[in-house]
Amino acid sequence: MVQSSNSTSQPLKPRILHQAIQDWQVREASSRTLLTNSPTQYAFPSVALQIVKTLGTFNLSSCRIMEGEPVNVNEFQELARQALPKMYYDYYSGGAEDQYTLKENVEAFRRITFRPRILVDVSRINFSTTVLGYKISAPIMVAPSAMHKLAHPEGEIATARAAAASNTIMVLSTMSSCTIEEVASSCNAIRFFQLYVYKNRDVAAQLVQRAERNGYKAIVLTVDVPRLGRREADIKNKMIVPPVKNIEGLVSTEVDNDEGSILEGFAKGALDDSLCWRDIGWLRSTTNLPILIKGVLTREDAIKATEVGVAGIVVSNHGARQLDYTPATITVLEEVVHAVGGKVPVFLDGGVRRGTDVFKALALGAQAVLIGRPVVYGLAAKGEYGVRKVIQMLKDELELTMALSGCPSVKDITRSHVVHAIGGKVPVFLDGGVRRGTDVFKALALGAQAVLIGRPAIYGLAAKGEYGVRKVIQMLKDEFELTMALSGCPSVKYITRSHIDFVIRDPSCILLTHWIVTMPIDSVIKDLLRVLLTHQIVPMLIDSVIRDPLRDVMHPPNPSV
Ligand SMILES: Cc1cc2nc3c(=O)[nH]c(=O)nc-3n(C[C@H](O)[C@H](O)[C@H](O)COP(=O)(O)O)c2cc1C
Ligand SMILES: CCCCCCC(=O)C(=O)O
Repeated sequence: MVQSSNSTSQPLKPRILHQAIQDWQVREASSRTLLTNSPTQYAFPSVALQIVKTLGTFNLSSCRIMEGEPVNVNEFQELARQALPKMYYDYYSGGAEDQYTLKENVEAFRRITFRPRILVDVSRINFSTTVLGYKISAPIMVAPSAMHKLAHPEGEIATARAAAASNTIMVLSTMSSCTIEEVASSCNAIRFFQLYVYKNRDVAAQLVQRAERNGYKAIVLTVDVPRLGRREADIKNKMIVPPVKNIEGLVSTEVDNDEGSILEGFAKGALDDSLCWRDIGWLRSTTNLPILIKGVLTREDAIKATEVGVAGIVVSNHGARQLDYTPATITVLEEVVHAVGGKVPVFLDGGVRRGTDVFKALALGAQAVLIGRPVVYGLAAKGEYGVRKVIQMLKDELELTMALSGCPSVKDITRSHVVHAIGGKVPVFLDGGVRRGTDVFKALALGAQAVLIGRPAIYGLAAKGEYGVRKVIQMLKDEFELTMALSGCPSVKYITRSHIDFVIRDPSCILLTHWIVTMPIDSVIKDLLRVLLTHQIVPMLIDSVIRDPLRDVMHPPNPSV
């Protein structure tokens, strides 16, 4: 209840204020969709202002309320939460299982820092770019997301209009609450169509042909949903399947089982979980449109994708809604970019919430990014205007980031503008068996920050004193430099896991390690085995310390070379 009658002589306690403001928020939220999309819609009402003034010292940051307009994309999430029924908000915001990846998608961006350049003329910033030959105002596109009418009565039409006004590309979901045709005729946005392949393959073919007929410019095949991920909020809420007009009459949305997430039940019954690489050929036979593949996270799949002739790759973990504990997309972008080797453009989505994030993705090799949840939150909070605002905020932040980094155009953004702390939060070092510059390179590629040299330093010292040690270090440095040059890595930051191919030839050596340490065998054989094992096990060990899975299984052999 808003206690507007309180006077300055009787200040409200912060808790009561909080409640008062929340009550106001609830009332505001319930009437919001009836309001026009006016930018002033969130003006603080006088009664609430009066209360705030009454308690001048009260720290407003502890309230989940925005005074006036949101100032960044993240603030739209809270507005969406206020605007939406819990079931829908949970559906939009949630991730799979422990939501580890959900958090990581955002957090991983924070582990990337900048190496800005100074004294560059940044009086004119141009962040326009092209995607499949289509010019867009900024490398920021609208990701496909389902059922926009749950967020706003105008649904995808409002989103498409915002994309058109922002001069960018919208990817329309198969699970759209407006039809392909309705969206096409609503505005002149450049549209791609995202495809889910249903068990009845004819449906996919029909959808693709409808998209082609209606001027969509590409098909984005989503490949990470053979089944729906386990989204526990949806299970608790028994998330429904609302009318999905785009597939009306094509796929039944009736689900027998009303246990858990109904949406999950629908996906299980409807989606074709036998879809595989050879089906790309079939899909190509249904359309002349270029096909992009969305949901790639490894270089292996990136290579396959280029082999089957896709026109582009979207590095995506589906906004962390599918397989939990997949890596944050930004952490695997470079791996994919290297694997693709410039044959097709690589895009990224997942956790992009700032213009700085867009810049980081471009620096790591993405041609553009796609935005998922922020668009839906903008739509829920303020309809078409909200989506436009979200895109504009990201553009403004990107422009500022480019200016402050000394990059007047997207082409100026390079790998050397960012520092990417690959892997863990603490540095990992390696020693044991490092005898060549190539070994140093391999250790760094597997995640070590640096290596330590033992015996070679002693031998150098024994042979030639200080000069000998200096020589040993210099030799390793020279070899390391040559390795970097021959591997295309001008600085250590360029050295990635994808620069080496690491094959464990004989898995039995894992057992042998234990065996050597524990069995009383002839020391000559023992030493011989150690030499062999040092070269196979040590690199594997460092990989495992960083990635963890084998840490307790293996004991490092005591290198005796
Ligand atoms: C509510 C919601 C619905 C989604 N629906 C689809 C969809 O229909 N098709 C699809 O390929 N991806 C879908 N996605 C995944 C997005 O395209 C995108 O990969 C993801 O949202 C990007 O992460 P972000 O939300 O952190 O920006 C959906 C994501 C959300 C949040
Ligand atoms: C066709 C199965 C339902 C998909 C729901 C949309 C989606 O991708 C999501 O992440 O949610």
